[in-house]
Formats: sequence, C-alpha cells, structure tokens
Amino acid sequence: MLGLVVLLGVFILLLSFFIRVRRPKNFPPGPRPWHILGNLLQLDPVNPLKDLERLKRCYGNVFSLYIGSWPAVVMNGLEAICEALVTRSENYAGRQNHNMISHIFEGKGIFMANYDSSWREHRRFTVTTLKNFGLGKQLKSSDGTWGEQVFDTLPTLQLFPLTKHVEVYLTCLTLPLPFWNILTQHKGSRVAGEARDLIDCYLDQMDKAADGDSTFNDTQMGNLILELVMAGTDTISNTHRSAMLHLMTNQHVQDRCRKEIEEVLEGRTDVSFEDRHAMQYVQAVINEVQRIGYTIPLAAFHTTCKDTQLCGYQLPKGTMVIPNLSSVLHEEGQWKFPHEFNPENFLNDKGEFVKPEAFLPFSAGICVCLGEGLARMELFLFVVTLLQRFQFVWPETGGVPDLSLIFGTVCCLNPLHTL
Ligand code: HEM
Repeated sequence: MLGLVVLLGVFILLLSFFIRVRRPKNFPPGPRPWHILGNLLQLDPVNPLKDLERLKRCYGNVFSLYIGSWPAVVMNGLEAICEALVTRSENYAGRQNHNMISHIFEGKGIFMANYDSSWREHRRFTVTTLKNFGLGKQLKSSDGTWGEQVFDTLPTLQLFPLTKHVEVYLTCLTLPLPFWNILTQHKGSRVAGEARDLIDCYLDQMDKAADGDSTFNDTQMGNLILELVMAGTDTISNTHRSAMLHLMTNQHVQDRCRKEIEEVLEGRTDVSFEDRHAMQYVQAVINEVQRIGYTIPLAAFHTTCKDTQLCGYQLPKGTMVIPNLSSVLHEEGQWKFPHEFNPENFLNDKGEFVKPEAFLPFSAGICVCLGEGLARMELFLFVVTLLQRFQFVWPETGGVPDLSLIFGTVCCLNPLHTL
C-alpha cells in the first residue's frame, strides 16, 4: 500500500515537470515555472536580490515569476516602477491577500488592506494625525520593540512549513495583546476632544462617525497601531545603524558633517528639523545612507486592482507585483556613483543638496510610505544630535568592517557593539 502511494507521488511529481504552466496572454516573460513550486527553487531564499538581477539581465526590466502557483511580476528600474506606481497608481494599489500576515491582519489597517474606502479613510486619518503629533516637534525615544523581526522573511515562503514562519505567526498573534490593555486605559482616562495621542484621536474619530457606516472600530485601530510600530521600528533603527557604520568608515565625511553642524548651530545644543535647510551636506549623507542600504528593497508587494498594462505587457487583475526598489537606488545612468557610498550622489556642482528622481527608498505613488516625513525627521535629528556630541571611530581591534547587508523585508547590517 505504502509503495503504491510513493509511486503515485513520484508519478504526480514527474507529471508536474512536463505539464507547462501557461502564462496569461502578453504577460511579461520569465523563467519556466514548475507546478506547485513555481520558480521558488530558482530564488535564493537567503537573498534573492542577486537572482532578480540575473533574471533582469536575461528578460529585461519587467519579468514574471511564479511564487508557488501565484504569478508575480517583478518591476526594475525607475521607468517601469514609475509607470506602475505613479502613472497608473490606482491600478496597482491592491495588496496580496493570500499570505500569512494578511490572514492574521484580515485585510484591516493600512499596510495589508486593499485599496478601498477603509484604506483611504485610515490612511488620511493617520497622515493627518502623524503630522499633528510628530512633524516639527522634538521626538521622544521609544521603548517599543514588539515589531522587531516580524517582517524579516519573505511572506511568500510560507509555502514551506518552516520553524521561522511558525515563530512569526505566533509572534503576530500575540502582538496585539499589550495593545488591548493600552486601549482600555485610554478609554478610561480620555477626555473627548482633547486628544493626547493617536489612540485618543482615533477614539474621537469613532465618536464622530458612530452614527454612519464607519470603518473606524477597535479591530482596525489595533491593526493600525501594530502596523505603525512594525513599519516604524526596524526601518529607522537599521538606517541609524547603517549611518553609524558609514560615518565610522568614512571619517572625512563625518568630519565634514560635524563642521557643517557646528557652523549652522553656532553653539546651540538643540537642533530642530528646520535646520536641515542649512545643512545641505548632512542631508546628502543621510540620503546616501538610505540609498546604499535600500532598507526595504522590494517595497511591500502590490496587486493589480484591474486588468492593466506595464511597458507594453498585459497584467490581469489580481497579479502580484513586486517593485524592486533596490534596482532603482543603484540604477546605472541615474546616479553619479551607483555602486559606492558617496554623498556626491546628492550634491550638485555648487555643493547644494539635490534629490534625484530615482531616490525611492519610500516607494512612490498613492501607497508611498506614510511615515516618510516622520522617518526623515527622526533620521535628521538623531544623526545631528549624535554627531554634535560624539566622534564615532571604528576600533583598530575591530577587524574589517562588515558592510554586507542581511536581506529581509527590512534589510540590515550586522549588529554593532560599542567598545
Ligand atoms: C527609513 C525609514 C522607512 C522606510 C525606508 C520606509 C519604506 C517604506 C516602503 C518602501 C513602503 C512600501 C510602499 C509601497 O507599498 O509601495 C512603506 C510603507 C509604509 N510605511 Fe514606511 N518606511 C520607513 C519608515 C516608516 C515609519 C517611521 C512609519 C510609521 C510611523 C512607516 C509606516 C508605513 C506604513 C503605514 C506603510 C503602508 C502604506 C500603505 O500601504 O498605504 N514607515 N514604507
């Protein structure tokens, strides 16, 4: 009996090699997929970026892959990414709803939500509230670390019963628990109309919309807060780590930053975000850190909301789309020094700060990172404040600094230890 089952299994496997998976008509080209596994075995799960680069050289800036049985289109380079995310942004604003994280989040919140009225209302609410509470003010340090490591793996690899995924799944399930306590405390102590933070603002919004068909409710709020914590934790801390390492390994850059900071602040100890306008070189350095380190190399996967086009190809509704942001951040022809750390990438002939069109670490279009303003402010205030007070030096006993990036949804460098 067992022999028969094994034989049947081998037969099905062999059959799957010979039955061709048909791509939709005028779909972008790509390597031949296998049944069930698609092209997964052709991608290095530890770091697929090199494989994507190889496939780009073979098939061009727009090619397709099968992630398991789901077709996905990978977009590379400024032109293709802007055509999809900016010119046809509404067609590409969907999110995939067949991965583990989206099942846990049930499509609520922003990050994992589809492009509908709930997404629009929550996005508008969050952008406005972050502006009111964050931008233009000094930041307090945060002690929240729940979001760490949650997104450090490709969601699509959930096809395999990996321990890592069980771990991520369990972490995601337990993540909301502290939130419910915080929410109960807020409900007990808040004064309507006198919001202290984003949760109070959300509760005010729930009161306002209580009579109508509101999309604002406790579960949506829980997901929204978790998303903000997760999206705003690793991204920022990894960029800071990267900034420190590049400043340590480029002392002349660090010295020039410090000189500019001293000239602009003229003895002032407190720096404000407004000071960035006078610190053109510091801005160039921070942007260059983000460019070379491409924090979120593959953005968040999008899905087409309707049948649409891309660079002459046809993409049916529901196609998974992967914007390869790292390809734009290192694209030849867009940067003076695409493959090396060099703040000159952001300076014009007069030494003034300029932001090239290809600087897309926060992605582009209607789903562009909504924490971009907050992230910029945090990075600027943090880097300037540290450089005002400390000199960062790579220790002689530290060996050769390791600048290689560890791939993940959020990329990072190896941890640094202070001596
Ligand atoms: C260096 C820091 C950061 C980088 C590089 C970054 C980058 C990104 C990228 C590439 C996306 C995907 C956009 C797309 O789908 O095309 C994204 C989305 C998002 N980010 Fe950020 N982010 C950063 C910091 C933050 C912070 C501080 C917050 C919040 C406080 C935040 C909140 C979000 C949210 C909510 C989304 C989902 C937007 C949507 O789907 O509409 N991010 N971010």
